Amino acid sequence: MKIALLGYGRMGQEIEKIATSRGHEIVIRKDAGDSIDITKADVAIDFSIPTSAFENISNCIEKNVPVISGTTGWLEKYTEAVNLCKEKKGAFIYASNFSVGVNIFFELNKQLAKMMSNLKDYNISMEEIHHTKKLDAPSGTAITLAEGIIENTSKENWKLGTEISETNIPIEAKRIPDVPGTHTVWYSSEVDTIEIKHTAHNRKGFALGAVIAAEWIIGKTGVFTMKDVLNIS
Ligand SMILES: NC(=O)C1=CN([C@@H]2O[C@H](COP(=O)(O)OP(=O)(O)OC[C@H]3O[C@@H](n4cnc5c(N)ncnc54)[C@H](OP(=O)(O)O)[C@@H]3O)[C@@H](O)[C@H]2O)C=CC1
Ligand SMILES: O=C(O)C1=N[C@H](C(=O)O)C[C@H](O)C1
Repeated sequence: MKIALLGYGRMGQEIEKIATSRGHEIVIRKDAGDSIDITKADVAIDFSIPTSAFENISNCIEKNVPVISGTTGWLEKYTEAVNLCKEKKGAFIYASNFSVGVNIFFELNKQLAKMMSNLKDYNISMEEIHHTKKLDAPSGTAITLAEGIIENTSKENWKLGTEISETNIPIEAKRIPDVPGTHTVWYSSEVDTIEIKHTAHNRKGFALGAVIAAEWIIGKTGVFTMKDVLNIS
């Protein structure tokens, strides 16, 4: 399949390696300011920057090119993208994290939250660690984890920082050179702590998941998630 890479930075380049090893062709590599003809591609994969993701995604939808987006930090416009996709009968997947491991971790996180929901002696807190070049905080993955907890407990929101509160889940965002992405959720009481943690060792898992999603979406119409792609129940 012919792939457009919208964003040819760390992730775009990692995706190119995996896509070509699976027999695909990269026909567009777009960075800031490049003008492109998206209709040359069978599918587009957007790993760009928070301020450009929505424009990239809507251009694909308008031109009827299925689009996969992993860019984080633009979600205030997610509903607009979903509505446009429905109106134009396009095909679109956003995931805060495309790795199989993190998608399993998302489900584990929801199950644990359900089990902990009535145990009021435990305080919930989270941490995400990423490389120093990351533009957004907290990470998209941390936000998805927090949403999974909010769905299954009495917590109402998340908040950047470390302050424990009745309603908010505190998320501490740390920036350390070269860290691909580490996410931890803690439930702590006076007597013990339960910890679940996912550590990415490199970017290969994110890139492979995005290519698998691109292969999967060809010929489909609608708005999907990685849960649909991976058939996780
Ligand atoms: N969902 C997931 O699984 C994952 C998501 N991410 C997310 O993906 C995004 C990219 O990460 P990463 O590759 O590390 O970041 P990089 O900064 O390495 O790459 C971003 C690229 O986007 C380019 N860019 C800027 N403006 C545009 C535009 N208008 N259209 C297309 N490209 C543009 C930049 O080009 P230039 O240098 O010219 O400005 C740069 O090459 C981030 O939001 C990150 O959080 C990262 C890993 C996994
Ligand atoms: O910017 C990154 O690098 C990553 N961003 C995603 C996020 O914000 O969750 C996914 C992964 O953790 C790497």
